[in-house]
Parts: sequence; C-alpha cells; structure tokens
Amino acid sequence: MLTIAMPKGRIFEEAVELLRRADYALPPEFTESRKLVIDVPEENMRFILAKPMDVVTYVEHGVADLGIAGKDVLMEEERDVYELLDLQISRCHLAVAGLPGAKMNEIAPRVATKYPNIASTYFREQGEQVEIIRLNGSIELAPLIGLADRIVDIVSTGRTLRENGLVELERIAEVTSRLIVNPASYRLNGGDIERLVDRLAAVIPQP
Ligand SMILES: Nc1ncnc2c1ncn2[C@@H]1O[C@H](COP(=O)(O)OP(=O)(O)OP(=O)(O)O)[C@@H](O)[C@H]1O
Ligand SMILES: O=P(O)(O)OC[C@H]1O[C@H](OP(=O)(O)OP(=O)(O)O)[C@H](O)[C@@H]1O
Repeated sequence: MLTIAMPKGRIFEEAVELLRRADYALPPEFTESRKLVIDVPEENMRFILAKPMDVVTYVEHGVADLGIAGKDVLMEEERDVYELLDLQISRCHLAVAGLPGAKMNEIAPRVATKYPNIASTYFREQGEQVEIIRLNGSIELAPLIGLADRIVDIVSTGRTLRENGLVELERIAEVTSRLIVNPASYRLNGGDIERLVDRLAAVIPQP
C-alpha cells in the first residue's frame, strides 16, 4: 500500500482534482469530512492530510511514501526526498517587494519573510547583507509599519501587494506543486510509484 501526504489548504482542492482526473476514485469524505487519514482500499492507497509545510517531514521520515508540496517549501528546507513530477498546480512565484521608491536602510537593512533560508540565500547572492526577520503570515504588514524595508513572499494574483500599496521589485523563483517521494520507498515500491507517476503525468495541465 502507498501512503500519500496531501497538503491541506489552498493546494488541496487542485491536488484532489488532479488525482480524480487521473481516475483515482477518491471518496466524498475526502472533501467533506475532518478525517486526517483516509484509506482508499480499491486503489491500495492511504492518504494523510497534513499542513503544507509538514508534508515534506512525513515523507522524509518515511511514514508517507509520497507527498505533494509547493516548490517554495522544497526550496526553503533541504530535505532528503526526491522530486518526481512537476504537477503544474497552485502556480505562484516568490518575490521581493517593498514600498514604492523606498530604499533599503543603509545601516541596518531588514527583510521580513516566512522563508528565511530562501531570503538569506537570495540577498547573499546579490552581495547584500541584510537582517532576516521571520514572520508566520501577513508578511505585507512588515514594510507598512516599519518592521522591515523589504519582504520576500509568495505572489499569486498580486492583489495583496496592490491593496497594501506595495510593489514587486524582484522575482526570485517560479513556484508550482511537486510530487515528492521518500528515497527508500522509491527503491522498494518503484513499480507502484512509476504507475502512479504515469497516471498523473498523463493528466497534468500543460504550462
Ligand atoms: N497565493 C498563494 N499564497 C500562498 N501560497 C500559495 C499561493 N498560491 C499557491 N500557493 C502554494 O500553496 C502553499 C501554501 O498553502 P496554504 O496557504 O494553504 O498553506 P500555509 O500558508 O502554509 O498554511 P497556513 O496559511 O494555514 O499557515 C504554498 O507552499 C505555495 O506552494
Ligand atoms: O498575490 P495574491 O493572490 O494576493 O496572494 C499572495 C498572498 O497570499 C499568501 O498569503 P495567505 O493568504 O496564505 O495568508 P498569510 O498572510 O496568512 O500567509 C501570500 O503570503 C501573500 O500574502
């Protein structure tokens, strides 16, 4: 049996839709219950529903064979998992943003983000030394109230930036969700996993 860690939240619906398009008969309880472990015996599969940032942890520890995770999450923490497939869902990008015209503080430049590793690598590569301030959400607030000069965050429609009077300054990376696998499980269950990959690959929307 294959165990798949699914990200709750905004990726979930698109991921379920993709699996259904690939002909996986997911029961209604998938979208209609609060259950966190859902067995689909007809497919010899078990799904666990986790926070998006935690999916990689379940897969790395081998309690899930496979998982679906945003490229942003995979970039932020180097984990011992393989990326098998770009699912082309939940498309967005990572960007640097700030108040229009506002310069970085020359003495103590600060960047607020939910992605401290991505942000510090990016600014280091630009040759800029900045202090990274980690926040858990509402990142756009930071420049508005003077906590930071810049933010590094996800941009999708651009609405949150716009409605808060911020502008995108630099694009860091494109983000879509990926199918990831535990390396040991891949060696053990290669055949089953390849069949799943083939079924998904056949229905992935073209970029
Ligand atoms: N507009 C968006 N904002 C944030 N994440 C997005 C967006 N569009 C797609 N994504 C993808 O969705 C994932 C985040 O999903 P979600 O917002 O449900 O989780 P979360 O922010 O970790 O959870 P929570 O808000 O409950 O802390 C990201 O890792 C990213 O890959
Ligand atoms: O470009 P947009 O379509 O406006 O989407 C981008 C926003 O969505 C995410 O926040 P989320 O809704 O996850 O809330 P959060 O601030 O709690 O992270 C992200 O952190 C941005 O704030």
